[in-house]
Amino acid sequence: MSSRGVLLVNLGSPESTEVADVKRYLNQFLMDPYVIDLPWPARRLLVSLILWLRPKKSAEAYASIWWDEGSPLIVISRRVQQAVQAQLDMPVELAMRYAEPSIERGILALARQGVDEILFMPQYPQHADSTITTSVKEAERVIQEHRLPIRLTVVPAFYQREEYMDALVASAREYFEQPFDHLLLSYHGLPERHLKKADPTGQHCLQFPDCCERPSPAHATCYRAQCTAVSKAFVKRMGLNDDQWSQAFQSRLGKDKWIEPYTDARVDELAAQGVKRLIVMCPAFVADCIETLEEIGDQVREQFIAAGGEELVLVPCLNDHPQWVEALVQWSRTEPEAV
Ligand SMILES: C=CC1=C(C)c2cc3[nH]c(cc4nc(cc5[nH]c(cc1n2)c(C)c5CCC(=O)O)C(CCC(=O)O)=C4C)c(C)c3C=C
Ligand SMILES: [Fe+2]
Ligand SMILES: [Fe+2]
Repeated sequence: MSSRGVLLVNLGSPESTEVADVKRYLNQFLMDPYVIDLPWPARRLLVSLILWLRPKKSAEAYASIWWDEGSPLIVISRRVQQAVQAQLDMPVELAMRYAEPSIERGILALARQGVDEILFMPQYPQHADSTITTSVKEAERVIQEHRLPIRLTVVPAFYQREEYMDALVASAREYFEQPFDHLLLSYHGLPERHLKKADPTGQHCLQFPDCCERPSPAHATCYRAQCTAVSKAFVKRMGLNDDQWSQAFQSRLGKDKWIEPYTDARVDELAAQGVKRLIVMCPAFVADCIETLEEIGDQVREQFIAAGGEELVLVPCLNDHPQWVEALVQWSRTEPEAV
């Protein structure tokens, strides 16, 4: 009988909030050709420029949200791993694409426990080459390099799965019990170029203003279409009308055009329209991290209040909500599909 192990995979955080650690982490992250998709010399030049300008500011941002136990993203992911492990009689490990615990460490730990199949679960509801593809490629590299007799079964982006949406609705419901003016679903952004590159048809993504509304095989790998699908499924489940919510994209880097609308611009518009009590959710992330806690919880909140808003309610990510843990347990037991 085959023996399965589970690897939960997320993005990663610096080791500490020291500028040198943040710099090392950003270097590994941004030199990944799936993240900054330029030829090596141009990538090296651009990343060196970013590393000259950004680490001090990033380190301060990390310091403002860091917990006694470490990076929120890592601490929460570890709690989820332990909660899933407690309900399964197969080994469950945690890995990060950048920094530690690495994918290599996670795979070798499972190999030592004698598994011959790894259920590889990237913790991303929506597909992006800069998150899922790069993690899978790294896992394949490790298995090949160590000549491990291990089969990789990849759980694809789970944006359409009932168990995910059930958990999202259950975790968010209490935040909708008070009156509010608007819900903003703010997703991590992506350069437009990445969206076009991931389109296997070569003629759908960003070719029409409403491309994400028109059914297409391209949506199997279209980050924006998958974000839109999550937004629509969520607001339907919550019974919201179309004028009660909108979707936007945060966290731009560099001068390229990223997918729109941008969260900061949308927040100003909403405040100008008289929105006083704004709920913000970030469904591209399953665990709270610098992007939710600092960018939305601090920067965007400050911006909204300065623009005339009164209260920004940030809904926590799924984190270790029991229904989310239950979804991961169920997929670990039943997931049949190899990708
Ligand atoms: C949720 C999916 C994510 C996508 C898609 C994504 C693409 C992407 N990100 C950058 C640049 C940065 N992202 C940073 C942090 C960060 N990004 C994600 C997730 C996605 N990124 C997470 C979960 C985090 C948080 C990590 C943590 O430690 O909490 C950062 C670092 C933050 C900072 O320095 O301010 C950068 C930089 C690019 C360029 C990109 C696609 C091309
Ligand atoms: Fe990112
Ligand atoms: Fe699209």
